[in-house]
Amino acid sequence: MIELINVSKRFTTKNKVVQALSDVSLTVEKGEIFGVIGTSGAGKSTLIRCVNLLEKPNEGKVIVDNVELTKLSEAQLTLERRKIAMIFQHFNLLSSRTVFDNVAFPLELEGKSKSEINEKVDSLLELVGLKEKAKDYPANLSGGQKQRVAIARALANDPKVLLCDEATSALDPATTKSILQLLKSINQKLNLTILLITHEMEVIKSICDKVAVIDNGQLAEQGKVEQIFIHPEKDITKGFIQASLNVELPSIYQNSISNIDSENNNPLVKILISGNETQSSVIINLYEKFNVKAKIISAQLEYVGHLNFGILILELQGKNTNEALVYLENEYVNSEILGYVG
Ligand SMILES: Nc1ncnc2c1ncn2[C@@H]1O[C@H](COP(=O)(O)OP(=O)(O)OP(=O)(O)O)[C@@H](O)[C@H]1O
Repeated sequence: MIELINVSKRFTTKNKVVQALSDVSLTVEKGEIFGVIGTSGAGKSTLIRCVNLLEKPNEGKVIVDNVELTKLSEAQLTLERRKIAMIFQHFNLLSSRTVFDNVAFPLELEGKSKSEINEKVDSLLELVGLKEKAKDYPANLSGGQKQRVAIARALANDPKVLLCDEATSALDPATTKSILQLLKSINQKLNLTILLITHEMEVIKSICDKVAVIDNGQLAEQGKVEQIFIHPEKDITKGFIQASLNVELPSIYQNSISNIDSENNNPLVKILISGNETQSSVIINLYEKFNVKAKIISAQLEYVGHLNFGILILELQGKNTNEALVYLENEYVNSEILGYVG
């Protein structure tokens, strides 16, 4: 449904040239939710704006619904853009219009009749759960309600593709969850293809089928969400996964931890485990292979599909802890010695 082929984009300002995207290629299949994750300045906004040619790539092709947008005239592009809706972090509603009139706006531009508009807006407000707010103005809505209006408005012209530009970044966690659920249900009900950008792995984990990690204008890795969570290859991806797991050292350990590696001290090790039987059985493995007892100090395990991944902080006890640490280093996605406790 969406294809970016070798897309590059440079911005030239007075005193420098910024390479915002370098040779980016990705394919989003029909009906898929595809997330692009990256840190600030990585090129996410530029990438999503290249899909509807709000930014024109310097090189490469952009194809949406089998039409090569990068070849079209402005007039042809205006027509094709109707298939591509977009929602934004700050909602971009028209403050002087009611909720109903905001959603009606794109239909008015299309010259639809009053009765068609009424029917369509009613059904869209029903879909996003805001029927009772039809006559309210944006200023009187919560952030989550504003985003629901923006979603209803985006769907007014029955787009094939919905682009979400950090759509939940201005929302609190509970509201984020409800908006993500709404996007997922719209994706399923309407078979709508969604491309979203985010800086939060939580967003990717909760609704995306596929993910691409963007770093410094280049795609570092991409694939199915389970595959990337279970076998992250690049450090930047591992960092995003770790950041989505909140495992802290309990305060009693924070007070007693040191960097003194002596016979009487036990290492505290933090490991990122991912989805296979052997890794989940880490405690048995350490005992059977090295006669090392692993005490769980803190842990968080989560599921992506039917696979689990997570972080464990373990205190290793026994004579062969050094061998056990080498084993963890070699066998696990990421392992880190936090320090030693007596
Ligand atoms: N119009 C512009 N003119 C010049 N440089 C730009 C322009 N737009 C973006 N850039 C630069 O391109 C790079 C990528 O920016 P982009 O906004 O795509 O990143 P981002 O990942 O969306 O960041 P953020 O999460 O902070 O919004 C940055 O270095 C940015 O400063």
